[in-house]
Amino acid sequence: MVKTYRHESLLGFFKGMSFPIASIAVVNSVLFGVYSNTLLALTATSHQERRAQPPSYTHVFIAGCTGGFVQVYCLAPFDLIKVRLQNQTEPRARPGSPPPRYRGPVHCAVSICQEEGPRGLFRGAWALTLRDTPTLGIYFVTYEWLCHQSTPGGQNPSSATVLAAGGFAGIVSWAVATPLDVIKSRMQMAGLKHRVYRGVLDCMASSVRQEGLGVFCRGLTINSARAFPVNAVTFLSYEDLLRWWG
Ligand SMILES: CN(C)C(=N)NCCC[C@H](N)C(=O)O
Repeated sequence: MVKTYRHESLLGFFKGMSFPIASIAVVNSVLFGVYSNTLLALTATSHQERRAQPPSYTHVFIAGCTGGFVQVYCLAPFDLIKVRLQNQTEPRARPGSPPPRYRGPVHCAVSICQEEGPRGLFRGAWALTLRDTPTLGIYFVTYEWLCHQSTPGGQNPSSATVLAAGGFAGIVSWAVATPLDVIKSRMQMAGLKHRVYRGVLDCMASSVRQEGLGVFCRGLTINSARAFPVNAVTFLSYEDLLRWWG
């Protein structure tokens, strides 16, 4: 944090923020929409009926994995642009200094298409699929299990329970996701740095060879610290919106 602040000022912390904001609503509605509808297809119970007739954890896991798998294809281009912009660490342009490689998210998307072809926008999508498919199954199972443990049978969980269960589900899922998150980000940067990996396994092997097993924990603390508030609010919004409109 200190280095980022010294090198890039407060603005450095907001690098690559506009695209995630634009994409988060779409990505989350695809994720939660596919999850809910898959659960509806598997259990034939609506969201309202689910507290009285809770779905099995196997059904929750399958629905979560399906949501995770489908949302990857909305998330991949936005995530790639975010990673590329966040890794651009030149200080803000000063008069006379060379312009940064990417001038913003749109310029970044256009440059990737020109330099790497439209498929370049999906660089790292396979690693993202491996990261998100099982992880989102675990995410929803953790959330449902924690709500179930802290709520008397048949009742809706309180807002405090939803916030705590959502926050812990976020931490657990990011703890599971972080090793593949590291690999995914390296593969997304590969096109830029002309460092070519032959695939996910090659990227894993060469990262471990150069930096040891600790490489898989890079960013774990910051991912977990961020995960609690983000996912607490995400689940509270999901539950409340379905209660009002469902
Ligand atoms: C570990 N992963 C990938 C997840 N839990 N993903 C789902 C929630 C993502 C949420 N917007 C967040 O950024 O935490």
